[in-house]
Amino acid sequence: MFVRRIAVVGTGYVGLTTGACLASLGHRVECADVDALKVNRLRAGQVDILEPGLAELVARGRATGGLTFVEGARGAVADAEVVFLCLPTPMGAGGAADLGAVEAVAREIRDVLPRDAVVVCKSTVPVGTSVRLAALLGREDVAVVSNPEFLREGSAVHDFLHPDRVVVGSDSPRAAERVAALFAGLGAPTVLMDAASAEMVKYAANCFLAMKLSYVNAVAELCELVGADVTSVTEGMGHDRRIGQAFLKPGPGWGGSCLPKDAHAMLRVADAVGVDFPLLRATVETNARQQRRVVDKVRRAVGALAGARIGVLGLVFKAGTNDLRDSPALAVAELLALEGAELVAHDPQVDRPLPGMTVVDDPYAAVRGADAVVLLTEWPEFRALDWARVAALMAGSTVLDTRNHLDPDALLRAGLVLDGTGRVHRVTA
Ligand SMILES: NC(=O)C1=CN([C@@H]2O[C@H](COP(=O)(O)OP(=O)(O)OC[C@H]3O[C@@H](n4cnc5c(N)ncnc54)[C@H](O)[C@@H]3O)[C@@H](O)[C@H]2O)C=CC1
Ligand SMILES: O=C(O)[C@H]1O[C@H](OP(=O)(O)OP(=O)(O)OC[C@H]2O[C@@H](n3ccc(=O)[nH]c3=O)[C@H](O)[C@@H]2O)[C@H](O)[C@@H](O)[C@@H]1O
Repeated sequence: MFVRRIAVVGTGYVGLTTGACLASLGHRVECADVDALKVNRLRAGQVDILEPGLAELVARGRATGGLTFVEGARGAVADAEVVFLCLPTPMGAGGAADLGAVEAVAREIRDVLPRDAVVVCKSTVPVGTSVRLAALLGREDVAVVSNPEFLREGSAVHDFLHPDRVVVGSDSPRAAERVAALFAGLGAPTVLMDAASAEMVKYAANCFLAMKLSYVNAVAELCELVGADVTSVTEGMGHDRRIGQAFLKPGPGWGGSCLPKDAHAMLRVADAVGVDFPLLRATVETNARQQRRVVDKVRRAVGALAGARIGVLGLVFKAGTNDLRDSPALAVAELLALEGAELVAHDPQVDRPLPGMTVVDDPYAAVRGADAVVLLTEWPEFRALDWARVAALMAGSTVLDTRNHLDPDALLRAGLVLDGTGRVHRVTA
Protein backbone atom coordinates (compact mmCIF):
# COMPACT_ATOMS: atom_id res chain seq x y z
CA MET A 1 0.00 0.00 0.00
CA PHE A 2 2.80 2.46 0.91
CA VAL A 3 5.58 3.33 -1.56
CA ARG A 4 8.54 3.25 0.87
CA ARG A 5 9.16 2.81 4.60
CA ILE A 6 10.82 5.99 5.84
CA ALA A 7 12.07 7.11 9.25
CA VAL A 8 12.57 10.76 10.14
CA VAL A 9 14.66 11.56 13.20
CA GLY A 10 13.93 14.99 14.73
CA THR A 11 10.44 16.46 14.54
CA GLY A 12 11.23 20.20 14.42
CA TYR A 13 10.52 22.56 11.51
CA VAL A 14 12.41 20.42 9.01
CA GLY A 15 11.68 16.95 10.41
CA LEU A 16 7.97 17.31 10.94
CA THR A 17 7.53 19.00 7.57
CA THR A 18 9.60 16.27 5.86
CA GLY A 19 7.67 13.50 7.62
CA ALA A 20 4.22 14.93 7.00
CA CYS A 21 4.98 15.80 3.35
CA LEU A 22 6.56 12.41 2.55
CA ALA A 23 3.53 10.72 4.13
CA SER A 24 1.28 12.86 1.93
CA LEU A 25 3.22 11.54 -1.08
CA GLY A 26 2.24 7.99 -0.18
CA HIS A 27 5.13 6.81 1.97
CA ARG A 28 4.88 5.13 5.36
CA VAL A 29 6.71 7.49 7.70
CA GLU A 30 7.67 7.04 11.32
CA CYS A 31 8.95 10.21 13.01
CA ALA A 32 11.17 10.02 16.08
CA ASP A 33 12.18 12.61 18.61
CA VAL A 34 14.14 12.56 21.84
CA ASP A 35 11.57 14.92 23.40
CA ALA A 36 8.88 12.67 24.90
CA LEU A 37 6.50 15.56 25.48
CA LYS A 38 6.69 16.59 21.84
CA VAL A 39 6.12 13.01 20.68
CA ASN A 40 3.06 12.67 22.91
CA ARG A 41 1.63 15.95 21.67
CA LEU A 42 2.21 14.94 18.03
CA ARG A 43 0.59 11.56 18.68
CA ALA A 44 -2.44 13.51 19.89
CA GLY A 45 -2.32 15.62 16.72
CA GLN A 46 -0.98 18.76 18.41
CA VAL A 47 1.45 20.74 16.25
CA ASP A 48 3.15 23.54 18.18
CA ILE A 49 4.97 25.30 15.34
CA LEU A 50 3.18 27.82 13.18
CA GLU A 51 3.31 26.41 9.65
CA PRO A 52 0.37 26.77 7.28
CA GLY A 53 -0.97 23.36 6.21
CA LEU A 54 1.25 21.35 8.56
CA ALA A 55 -1.34 20.45 11.18
CA GLU A 56 -3.71 19.35 8.40
CA LEU A 57 -1.06 17.10 6.81
CA VAL A 58 -0.23 15.61 10.21
CA ALA A 59 -3.93 14.93 10.83
CA ARG A 60 -4.27 13.29 7.42
CA GLY A 61 -1.18 11.16 7.96
CA ARG A 62 -2.40 10.03 11.38
CA ALA A 63 -5.80 9.16 9.94
CA THR A 64 -4.38 6.99 7.14
CA GLY A 65 -1.79 5.40 9.40
CA GLY A 66 0.94 6.67 7.07
CA LEU A 67 2.43 8.94 9.75
CA THR A 68 3.30 7.79 13.25
CA PHE A 69 5.46 9.13 16.07
CA VAL A 70 7.82 7.39 18.43
CA GLU A 71 10.21 8.42 21.18
CA GLY A 72 13.85 7.69 20.38
CA ALA A 73 15.50 7.07 17.02
CA ARG A 74 16.05 3.33 17.39
CA GLY A 75 12.35 2.51 17.37
CA ALA A 76 11.78 4.44 14.15
CA VAL A 77 14.64 3.13 12.05
CA ALA A 78 14.34 -0.59 12.76
CA ASP A 79 12.40 -1.39 9.58
CA ALA A 80 13.15 1.75 7.52
CA GLU A 81 14.52 1.69 3.99
CA VAL A 82 15.49 5.37 4.17
CA VAL A 83 16.31 7.35 7.34
CA PHE A 84 16.24 11.16 7.29
CA LEU A 85 18.27 12.97 9.95
CA CYS A 86 16.60 16.33 10.67
CA LEU A 87 18.51 17.16 13.82
CA PRO A 88 19.61 20.52 15.18
CA THR A 89 23.10 21.76 14.24
CA PRO A 90 23.28 24.90 16.39
CA MET A 91 26.17 27.30 16.65
CA GLY A 92 28.80 25.66 18.80
CA ALA A 93 32.16 26.70 20.19
CA GLY A 94 33.73 29.53 18.20
CA GLY A 95 30.85 29.61 15.71
CA ALA A 96 31.32 26.10 14.25
CA ALA A 97 28.28 23.88 13.69
CA ASP A 98 27.66 21.64 16.69
CA LEU A 99 27.19 18.14 15.28
CA GLY A 100 26.54 16.55 18.67
CA ALA A 101 22.93 15.49 17.97
CA VAL A 102 23.71 14.18 14.48
CA GLU A 103 26.64 12.12 15.71
CA ALA A 104 24.74 10.86 18.77
CA VAL A 105 21.91 9.57 16.59
CA ALA A 106 24.34 7.91 14.18
CA ARG A 107 25.81 5.98 17.12
CA GLU A 108 22.35 5.21 18.46
CA ILE A 109 21.01 3.67 15.26
CA ARG A 110 24.04 1.99 13.71
CA ASP A 111 23.28 -1.50 14.97
CA VAL A 112 19.54 -1.43 14.32
CA LEU A 113 19.55 -0.08 10.76
CA PRO A 114 18.18 -2.71 8.39
CA ARG A 115 20.44 -4.13 5.69
CA ASP A 116 21.00 -1.77 2.73
CA ALA A 117 19.25 1.17 4.40
CA VAL A 118 20.17 4.69 3.26
CA VAL A 119 20.87 7.40 5.84
CA VAL A 120 20.04 10.88 4.52
CA CYS A 121 21.36 13.97 6.27
CA LYS A 122 18.92 16.86 5.87
CA SER A 123 20.48 18.86 8.69
CA THR A 124 22.76 21.69 7.59
CA VAL A 125 26.26 20.33 8.16
CA PRO A 126 29.82 21.24 7.12
CA VAL A 127 31.60 19.47 4.30
CA GLY A 128 32.94 16.17 5.47
CA THR A 129 29.97 15.24 7.64
CA SER A 130 28.75 12.53 5.25
CA VAL A 131 32.15 10.89 5.42
CA ARG A 132 32.15 11.23 9.20
CA LEU A 133 28.65 9.75 9.40
CA ALA A 134 29.64 6.78 7.26
CA ALA A 135 32.60 6.16 9.56
CA LEU A 136 30.44 6.44 12.68
CA LEU A 137 27.82 4.09 11.27
CA GLY A 138 30.55 1.63 10.33
CA ARG A 139 28.23 -0.23 7.99
CA GLU A 140 29.46 -1.25 4.53
CA ASP A 141 25.88 -1.92 3.44
CA VAL A 142 24.49 1.47 4.53
CA ALA A 143 25.05 4.46 2.23
CA VAL A 144 25.03 8.08 3.42
CA VAL A 145 23.38 10.78 1.33
CA SER A 146 23.33 14.56 1.76
CA ASN A 147 20.00 16.16 0.92
CA PRO A 148 20.09 19.75 2.20
CA GLU A 149 16.77 21.41 2.85
CA PHE A 150 15.92 24.91 1.57
CA LEU A 151 12.47 25.48 3.09
CA ARG A 152 11.67 28.74 4.85
CA GLU A 153 9.86 28.95 8.14
CA GLY A 154 6.31 30.16 7.72
CA SER A 155 6.00 28.47 4.32
CA ALA A 156 7.65 25.14 5.13
CA VAL A 157 5.01 22.84 3.65
CA HIS A 158 4.67 24.89 0.48
CA ASP A 159 8.44 25.11 0.04
CA PHE A 160 8.90 21.37 0.64
CA LEU A 161 6.24 20.41 -1.89
CA HIS A 162 7.20 23.08 -4.46
CA PRO A 163 10.97 23.39 -4.16
CA ASP A 164 13.02 25.48 -6.58
CA ARG A 165 15.38 22.49 -6.72
CA VAL A 166 16.21 19.26 -4.95
CA VAL A 167 19.88 18.68 -4.18
CA VAL A 168 21.04 15.12 -3.57
CA GLY A 169 24.70 14.37 -2.99
CA SER A 170 26.40 11.09 -2.32
CA ASP A 171 29.54 9.22 -3.10
CA SER A 172 27.22 6.28 -3.88
CA PRO A 173 25.34 7.21 -7.09
CA ARG A 174 22.89 4.34 -6.54
CA ALA A 175 21.92 5.65 -3.09
CA ALA A 176 21.59 9.16 -4.49
CA GLU A 177 19.20 7.88 -7.17
CA ARG A 178 17.12 6.08 -4.52
CA VAL A 179 16.75 9.29 -2.52
CA ALA A 180 16.11 11.46 -5.59
CA ALA A 181 13.30 9.08 -6.59
CA LEU A 182 11.43 10.01 -3.39
CA PHE A 183 11.08 13.58 -4.69
CA ALA A 184 10.46 12.73 -8.35
CA GLY A 185 6.74 13.52 -8.02
CA LEU A 186 7.49 17.12 -7.02
CA GLY A 187 8.56 17.99 -10.56
CA ALA A 188 11.48 20.13 -9.36
CA PRO A 189 14.90 20.25 -11.00
CA THR A 190 16.98 17.62 -9.24
CA VAL A 191 20.70 18.16 -9.02
CA LEU A 192 22.79 15.09 -8.29
CA MET A 193 26.34 15.57 -7.07
CA ASP A 194 28.98 14.28 -4.70
CA ALA A 195 28.36 14.56 -0.96
CA ALA A 196 30.88 17.34 -0.29
CA SER A 197 29.35 19.56 -2.97
CA ALA A 198 25.82 19.01 -1.64
CA GLU A 199 26.94 19.96 1.84
CA MET A 200 28.60 23.08 0.42
CA VAL A 201 25.53 24.12 -1.61
CA LYS A 202 23.53 24.69 1.55
CA TYR A 203 26.03 27.01 3.23
CA ALA A 204 26.84 28.77 -0.03
CA ALA A 205 23.13 29.44 -0.65
CA ASN A 206 22.32 30.68 2.87
CA CYS A 207 25.43 32.87 3.01
CA PHE A 208 24.59 34.32 -0.38
CA LEU A 209 21.12 35.25 0.89
CA ALA A 210 22.67 36.80 4.00
CA MET A 211 25.12 38.73 1.84
CA LYS A 212 22.28 40.03 -0.36
CA LEU A 213 20.47 41.33 2.72
CA SER A 214 23.55 42.93 4.27
CA TYR A 215 24.22 44.59 0.94
CA VAL A 216 20.70 45.96 0.75
CA ASN A 217 20.85 47.14 4.38
CA ALA A 218 24.11 48.95 3.65
CA VAL A 219 22.56 50.52 0.54
CA ALA A 220 19.61 51.62 2.71
CA GLU A 221 22.00 53.34 5.11
CA LEU A 222 23.61 55.17 2.19
CA CYS A 223 20.19 56.14 0.82
CA GLU A 224 19.39 57.89 4.09
CA LEU A 225 22.55 59.95 3.82
CA VAL A 226 22.44 60.85 0.13
CA GLY A 227 18.72 61.52 -0.09
CA ALA A 228 17.52 58.47 -2.07
CA ASP A 229 14.60 56.16 -1.29
CA VAL A 230 15.66 52.52 -0.91
CA THR A 231 12.23 51.24 -1.95
CA SER A 232 12.61 52.87 -5.36
CA VAL A 233 16.25 51.85 -5.55
CA THR A 234 15.59 48.15 -4.88
CA GLU A 235 12.63 48.13 -7.23
CA GLY A 236 14.80 49.61 -9.93
CA MET A 237 17.52 47.06 -9.21
CA GLY A 238 15.22 44.07 -8.92
CA HIS A 239 13.77 44.28 -12.42
CA ASP A 240 17.17 43.14 -13.61
CA ARG A 241 16.57 39.39 -13.77
CA ARG A 242 20.13 38.73 -12.69
CA ILE A 243 19.31 40.47 -9.40
CA GLY A 244 15.58 39.74 -8.92
CA GLN A 245 13.08 41.43 -6.61
CA ALA A 246 13.26 38.78 -3.86
CA PHE A 247 15.27 39.29 -0.70
CA LEU A 248 15.80 43.00 -1.23
CA LYS A 249 13.82 44.37 1.73
CA PRO A 250 15.90 46.27 4.26
CA GLY A 251 15.17 45.71 7.91
CA PRO A 252 16.67 45.45 11.39
CA GLY A 253 19.13 42.82 10.12
CA TRP A 254 18.67 39.19 9.14
CA GLY A 255 18.06 36.62 11.83
CA GLY A 256 16.33 33.34 12.53
CA SER A 257 17.59 29.94 13.48
CA CYS A 258 19.69 29.44 10.34
CA LEU A 259 21.22 32.36 8.44
CA PRO A 260 23.28 33.61 11.43
CA LYS A 261 24.52 30.20 12.54
CA ASP A 262 25.25 29.11 8.98
CA ALA A 263 27.23 32.28 8.21
CA HIS A 264 29.35 31.67 11.31
CA ALA A 265 29.77 27.99 10.48
CA MET A 266 30.90 28.87 6.93
CA LEU A 267 33.47 31.30 8.35
CA ARG A 268 34.79 28.49 10.52
CA VAL A 269 34.93 26.15 7.52
CA ALA A 270 36.98 28.77 5.63
CA ASP A 271 39.18 29.30 8.66
CA ALA A 272 39.84 25.60 9.02
CA VAL A 273 41.27 25.41 5.49
CA GLY A 274 43.24 28.64 5.89
CA VAL A 275 41.06 30.85 3.70
CA ASP A 276 40.20 34.41 4.63
CA PHE A 277 36.63 35.26 3.57
CA PRO A 278 36.38 39.06 4.03
CA LEU A 279 33.10 39.24 2.09
CA LEU A 280 31.38 36.94 4.53
CA ARG A 281 32.96 38.61 7.56
CA ALA A 282 31.65 41.95 6.34
CA THR A 283 28.23 40.36 5.78
CA VAL A 284 28.08 39.37 9.45
CA GLU A 285 29.52 42.68 10.72
CA THR A 286 27.12 44.72 8.58
CA ASN A 287 24.26 42.75 10.10
CA ALA A 288 25.23 43.53 13.68
CA ARG A 289 25.47 47.19 12.68
CA GLN A 290 21.80 47.27 11.64
CA GLN A 291 20.67 46.62 15.18
CA ARG A 292 22.93 49.34 16.54
CA ARG A 293 21.59 51.69 13.87
CA VAL A 294 18.01 51.06 15.04
CA VAL A 295 19.03 51.79 18.63
CA ASP A 296 20.78 55.03 17.55
CA LYS A 297 17.62 56.15 15.76
CA VAL A 298 15.41 55.41 18.78
CA ARG A 299 17.88 57.28 21.00
CA ARG A 300 17.78 60.26 18.65
CA ALA A 301 13.97 60.23 18.74
CA VAL A 302 13.69 60.28 22.53
CA GLY A 303 16.82 62.16 23.58
CA ALA A 304 18.11 59.65 26.11
CA LEU A 305 17.17 56.01 26.38
CA ALA A 306 17.57 55.73 30.15
CA GLY A 307 14.05 55.88 31.57
CA ALA A 308 12.42 56.33 28.16
CA ARG A 309 9.37 54.21 27.49
CA ILE A 310 9.56 52.42 24.12
CA GLY A 311 6.68 50.55 22.52
CA VAL A 312 7.95 47.52 20.58
CA LEU A 313 5.84 46.06 17.77
CA GLY A 314 7.01 42.57 16.79
CA LEU A 315 9.40 40.13 18.44
CA VAL A 316 9.67 37.08 16.17
CA PHE A 317 12.41 37.06 13.51
CA LYS A 318 10.00 37.59 10.63
CA ALA A 319 6.24 37.64 10.12
CA GLY A 320 4.46 34.32 9.65
CA THR A 321 6.34 32.35 12.28
CA ASN A 322 6.28 31.99 16.06
CA ASP A 323 10.04 31.41 16.18
CA LEU A 324 12.07 33.73 18.42
CA ARG A 325 15.43 32.05 17.79
CA ASP A 326 18.09 34.62 16.91
CA SER A 327 15.46 37.27 16.29
CA PRO A 328 16.86 40.71 15.34
CA ALA A 329 13.90 42.18 17.23
CA LEU A 330 15.12 40.59 20.45
CA ALA A 331 18.65 41.80 19.75
CA VAL A 332 17.40 45.38 19.34
CA ALA A 333 15.25 45.07 22.48
CA GLU A 334 18.24 43.81 24.43
CA LEU A 335 20.38 46.79 23.34
CA LEU A 336 17.59 49.22 24.22
CA ALA A 337 17.11 47.61 27.65
CA LEU A 338 20.87 47.74 28.26
CA GLU A 339 20.69 51.52 27.93
CA GLY A 340 17.90 51.65 30.48
CA ALA A 341 14.85 51.93 28.24
CA GLU A 342 11.58 50.60 29.58
CA LEU A 343 10.15 48.28 26.92
CA VAL A 344 6.52 47.27 26.43
CA ALA A 345 6.25 44.80 23.56
CA HIS A 346 3.53 43.10 21.57
CA ASP A 347 3.77 40.30 19.03
CA PRO A 348 0.68 38.43 17.82
CA GLN A 349 2.54 35.12 18.25
CA VAL A 350 4.22 35.71 21.60
CA ASP A 351 2.29 35.36 24.84
CA ARG A 352 5.02 34.50 27.31
CA PRO A 353 7.17 36.71 29.51
CA LEU A 354 10.60 37.65 28.14
CA PRO A 355 13.54 39.16 30.02
CA GLY A 356 14.07 42.92 29.88
CA MET A 357 10.57 43.84 28.72
CA THR A 358 6.89 43.62 29.50
CA VAL A 359 5.05 41.53 26.90
CA VAL A 360 1.43 42.58 26.42
CA ASP A 361 -1.31 40.92 24.39
CA ASP A 362 -2.61 44.07 22.72
CA PRO A 363 -0.67 46.43 20.40
CA TYR A 364 -2.44 49.47 21.85
CA ALA A 365 -1.23 48.51 25.33
CA ALA A 366 2.32 48.40 23.92
CA VAL A 367 2.17 51.96 22.58
CA ARG A 368 0.35 53.50 25.56
CA GLY A 369 2.52 56.21 27.12
CA ALA A 370 5.42 55.39 24.75
CA ASP A 371 7.98 58.09 24.05
CA ALA A 372 8.67 56.30 20.75
CA VAL A 373 7.42 53.17 19.00
CA VAL A 374 9.65 50.82 17.03
CA LEU A 375 8.27 48.29 14.56
CA LEU A 376 10.58 45.29 14.20
CA THR A 377 8.46 42.52 12.63
CA GLU A 378 6.31 43.04 9.55
CA TRP A 379 3.01 41.57 10.82
CA PRO A 380 0.08 42.64 8.57
CA GLU A 381 -1.99 43.58 11.65
CA PHE A 382 0.48 46.36 12.47
CA ARG A 383 -0.25 48.01 9.11
CA ALA A 384 -3.94 47.91 9.95
CA LEU A 385 -3.63 49.64 13.34
CA ASP A 386 -5.78 52.69 14.04
CA TRP A 387 -2.95 55.23 13.93
CA ALA A 388 -5.05 58.08 15.27
CA ARG A 389 -5.67 55.94 18.32
CA VAL A 390 -1.96 55.13 18.55
CA ALA A 391 -1.10 58.84 18.34
CA ALA A 392 -3.57 59.63 21.12
CA LEU A 393 -2.12 56.90 23.34
CA MET A 394 1.57 57.72 22.82
CA ALA A 395 3.44 60.25 24.94
CA GLY A 396 5.85 61.03 22.09
CA SER A 397 5.23 61.09 18.36
CA THR A 398 7.96 59.10 16.55
CA VAL A 399 7.30 55.70 15.01
CA LEU A 400 10.41 53.95 13.75
CA ASP A 401 9.45 51.55 10.98
CA THR A 402 12.54 49.37 10.52
CA ARG A 403 10.86 47.34 7.74
CA ASN A 404 9.19 50.16 5.74
CA HIS A 405 6.01 48.22 6.41
CA LEU A 406 3.59 50.94 7.44
CA ASP A 407 1.45 53.20 5.28
CA PRO A 408 3.11 56.65 5.51
CA ASP A 409 -0.15 58.47 4.73
CA ALA A 410 -1.97 56.80 7.63
CA LEU A 411 0.71 57.94 10.06
CA LEU A 412 0.90 61.41 8.56
CA ARG A 413 -2.87 61.85 8.92
CA ALA A 414 -2.54 60.82 12.57
CA GLY A 415 0.06 63.53 13.15
CA LEU A 416 2.88 61.07 13.81
CA VAL A 417 6.52 61.30 12.75
CA LEU A 418 7.45 58.26 10.66
CA ASP A 419 11.10 57.32 10.50
CA GLY A 420 11.64 54.54 7.97
CA THR A 421 14.74 52.67 6.78
CA GLY A 422 16.66 53.92 3.77
CA ARG A 423 14.35 56.86 3.22
CA VAL A 424 15.61 60.35 3.82
CA HIS A 425 12.26 62.09 3.72
CA ARG A 426 10.77 61.75 7.12
CA VAL A 427 7.01 61.98 6.98
CA THR A 428 5.97 64.62 9.48
CA ALA A 429 2.72 66.31 10.21
N1 LIG B 1 14.28 25.74 10.48
C1 LIG B 1 14.46 25.85 9.19
O1 LIG B 1 13.78 26.65 8.51
C2 LIG B 1 15.49 25.05 8.45
C3 LIG B 1 16.44 24.29 9.14
N2 LIG B 1 17.40 23.60 8.46
C4 LIG B 1 18.37 22.76 9.17
O2 LIG B 1 17.69 21.57 9.59
C5 LIG B 1 18.18 21.12 10.85
C6 LIG B 1 17.02 21.03 11.84
O3 LIG B 1 16.50 22.34 12.02
P1 LIG B 1 15.08 22.58 12.71
O4 LIG B 1 14.08 21.62 12.19
O5 LIG B 1 14.82 24.04 12.60
O6 LIG B 1 15.44 22.22 14.21
P2 LIG B 1 14.44 22.11 15.46
O7 LIG B 1 15.21 22.54 16.63
O8 LIG B 1 13.14 22.77 15.12
O9 LIG B 1 14.15 20.54 15.55
C7 LIG B 1 15.09 19.59 15.88
C8 LIG B 1 14.39 18.42 16.58
O10 LIG B 1 15.34 17.39 16.82
C9 LIG B 1 15.07 16.83 18.08
N3 LIG B 1 16.26 16.15 18.59
C10 LIG B 1 17.37 16.69 19.15
N4 LIG B 1 18.24 15.71 19.48
C11 LIG B 1 17.67 14.52 19.15
C12 LIG B 1 18.07 13.18 19.25
N5 LIG B 1 19.24 12.83 19.79
N6 LIG B 1 17.21 12.22 18.81
C13 LIG B 1 16.01 12.55 18.28
N7 LIG B 1 15.58 13.83 18.16
C14 LIG B 1 16.40 14.80 18.58
C15 LIG B 1 14.65 18.01 18.94
O11 LIG B 1 13.92 17.59 20.08
C16 LIG B 1 13.80 18.80 17.93
O12 LIG B 1 12.44 18.39 17.98
C17 LIG B 1 19.28 22.12 11.22
O13 LIG B 1 20.51 21.62 10.79
C18 LIG B 1 18.92 23.36 10.44
O14 LIG B 1 20.05 24.14 10.15
C19 LIG B 1 17.44 23.57 7.09
C20 LIG B 1 16.51 24.29 6.37
C21 LIG B 1 15.47 25.07 7.00
O1 LIG C 1 18.43 27.12 6.29
C1 LIG C 1 17.39 27.59 6.71
O2 LIG C 1 16.94 27.39 7.83
C2 LIG C 1 16.56 28.49 5.88
O3 LIG C 1 17.00 29.85 6.14
C3 LIG C 1 16.24 30.84 5.46
O4 LIG C 1 14.87 30.77 5.81
P1 LIG C 1 14.26 31.39 7.17
O5 LIG C 1 15.28 31.29 8.26
O6 LIG C 1 12.95 30.75 7.35
O7 LIG C 1 14.04 32.93 6.93
P2 LIG C 1 14.09 33.93 5.69
O8 LIG C 1 12.77 34.10 5.09
O9 LIG C 1 15.20 33.59 4.78
O10 LIG C 1 14.47 35.27 6.47
C4 LIG C 1 15.70 35.37 7.17
C5 LIG C 1 15.86 36.74 7.77
O11 LIG C 1 16.06 37.70 6.74
C6 LIG C 1 15.12 38.76 6.88
N1 LIG C 1 14.76 39.29 5.55
C7 LIG C 1 14.37 38.44 4.56
C8 LIG C 1 14.06 38.93 3.30
C9 LIG C 1 14.15 40.31 3.05
O12 LIG C 1 13.90 40.82 1.92
N2 LIG C 1 14.55 41.11 4.07
C10 LIG C 1 14.86 40.65 5.31
O13 LIG C 1 15.24 41.43 6.21
C11 LIG C 1 13.94 38.14 7.62
O14 LIG C 1 13.17 39.13 8.26
C12 LIG C 1 14.66 37.21 8.58
O15 LIG C 1 15.10 37.88 9.73
C13 LIG C 1 16.35 30.60 3.96
O16 LIG C 1 15.55 31.55 3.26
C14 LIG C 1 15.88 29.18 3.60
O17 LIG C 1 16.04 28.95 2.22
C15 LIG C 1 16.71 28.18 4.40
O18 LIG C 1 16.27 26.87 4.14
